[in-house]
Amino acid sequence: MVPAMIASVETMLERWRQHEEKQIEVYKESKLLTAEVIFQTAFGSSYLEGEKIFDMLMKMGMIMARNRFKIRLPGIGKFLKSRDDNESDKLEQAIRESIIGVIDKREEKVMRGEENNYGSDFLGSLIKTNHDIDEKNRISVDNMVDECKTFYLAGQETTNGLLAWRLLLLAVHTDWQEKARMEVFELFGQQKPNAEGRNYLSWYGPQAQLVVTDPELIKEIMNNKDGVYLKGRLDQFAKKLLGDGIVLAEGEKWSKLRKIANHAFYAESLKGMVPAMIASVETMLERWTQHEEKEIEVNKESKLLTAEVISRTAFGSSYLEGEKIFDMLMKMGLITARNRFKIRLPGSGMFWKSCDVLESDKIEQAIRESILGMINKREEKMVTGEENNYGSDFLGSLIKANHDIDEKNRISVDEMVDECKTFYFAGQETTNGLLAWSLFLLAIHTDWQEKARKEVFELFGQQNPNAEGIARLKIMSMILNETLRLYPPVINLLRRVEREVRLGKLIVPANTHVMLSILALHHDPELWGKDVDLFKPERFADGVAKATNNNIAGFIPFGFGPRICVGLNFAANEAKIALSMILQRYRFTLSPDYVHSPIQIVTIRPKNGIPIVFNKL
Ligand code: HEM
Repeated sequence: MVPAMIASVETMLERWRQHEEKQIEVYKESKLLTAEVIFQTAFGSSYLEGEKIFDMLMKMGMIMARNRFKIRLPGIGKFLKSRDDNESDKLEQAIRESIIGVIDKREEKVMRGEENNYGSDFLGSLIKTNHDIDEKNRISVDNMVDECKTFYLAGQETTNGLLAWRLLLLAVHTDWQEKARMEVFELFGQQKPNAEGRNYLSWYGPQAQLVVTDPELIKEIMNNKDGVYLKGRLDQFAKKLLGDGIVLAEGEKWSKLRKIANHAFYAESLKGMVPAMIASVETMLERWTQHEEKEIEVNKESKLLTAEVISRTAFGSSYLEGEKIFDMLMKMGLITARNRFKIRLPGSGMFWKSCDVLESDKIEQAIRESILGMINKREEKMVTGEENNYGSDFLGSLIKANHDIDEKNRISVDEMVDECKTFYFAGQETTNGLLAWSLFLLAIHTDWQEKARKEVFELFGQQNPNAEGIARLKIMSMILNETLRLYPPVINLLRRVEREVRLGKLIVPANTHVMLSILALHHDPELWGKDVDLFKPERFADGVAKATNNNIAGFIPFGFGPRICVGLNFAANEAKIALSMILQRYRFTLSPDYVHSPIQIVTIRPKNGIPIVFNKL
């Protein structure tokens, strides 16, 4: 749509040339421009063609406004119609006829063979849906007319206000006018703007968001040397999911929590977790023996496995014990995902709570109670003398820190609960994605499956994997990296700019949100080459630096800099152990029933699951 928008602005600026050095009434101009833009982009027509519809909609808007505060007796409309009622009936009919005229014109072009489809704009999509053979998707002519009316009006009236008031404010605040001009010249020079650059401004509801996909800038943001880039604020649902723990914390609180997490997941601790990981994979493979030569839905299996592994290794319990917490966290994840793009009026939560808000409040409370129950159980074992310490796993470290005599290191009960939530969720959801997508890719690319199997047999034979061998799985590492490149479980990272900062050529104002798009970065042909969308683990044969042409921030599935993922090696070990043990037993291919549809519900998941057929070696 950018070229059509530019062309409309050019028409307006052409008009302005005759009024240079004189006054221009910008509200009127902005009205014309926004009308032209919506006509061109959504309806493939010009303002002049749509002018009649637009004028009638304006008149209807005026009638609506002047009748807003008039109270009518219920039912009176049946006996008495005001002048405005009569006029609006007539207008409604005339608008309907005009819109149907626009639709007919488009349809006729296809009937006469002038065009071979209804067009890819909004009007074209409506007509296509009106002709849909599936009744469930089809919309009626009335629906089409209503949608056209809505988009004619909503697409113009609102943007008109935004543009006109912005011009007013910039005309008053000439210092900001200068800053904005500087930015525009830096980005585009005398060229026209484009929305396809590596870094661009977008809107997340009313919040300005700078999207960054340039690896150099990403490095600068993630290294955060001046402490300007803080973690983005989560919405109320995501906050209930992850709490106010390590993922969001800053400063001393973050250092304290990070130290505990680092200690629980550092290399030596990970070695000690290998037997628990193997035992969990064995439980899964035992289940699979009843489905050999048949399909297995590996995303579901991977979910169970990763839940079992994090329960055993970090919380010293089994999946069944933690199942309730997982289920509740999953529900909260779903609520978070479906509310992501809902905009709320500030303060409205004080007067009215949606069903999702009420449900998430209840879930949050129930998760808290379950986690406290688990903590109490561990503490009781110490009190009754059954154990002589709180344990060396993550939960044990948290309880120890809660009892620390040094106030600086001590964490509160709320902090313990938030950390448990975070690690239950982050430790499972993400690794689930990595394992499921890597099985999917190996089921398609059986040549790489064979290479990986050969490596596994060379290192472990028929034995279970061991820590030394896991570190030497080179082919497997290449495959996992390529999986994380194509299907990064976390697709973007958010930061908030605390104070005005220069980022490359840009001056970013305070409070701007910055979104680092991992997905865009990992699919950038300039970084990865023309074959960017192909599964080619050989890219990583000589390490990440070589694969990214020395743009090390070009591959960041686990983040970058001081806030890099704590569970990086844990996740890699778990995936390597699971894949090795599967490869030792089965050859596998993708089921013909598989339907490709990755969706984002917090992480990237296969909407329809991943059915794979496993044949015993
Ligand atoms: C394939 C698996 C995983 C992926 C792709 C992944 C991805 C990420 C990413 C991209 C970040 C950076 C977030 C940011 O900078 O805003 C992150 C941070 C984090 N991850 Fe992971 N993660 C994975 C597994 C895990 C596991 C297994 C755990 C826990 C055992 C974990 C715990 C965390 C924590 C606590 C943070 C926050 C670190 C901090 O802010 O200091 N992750 N992860």
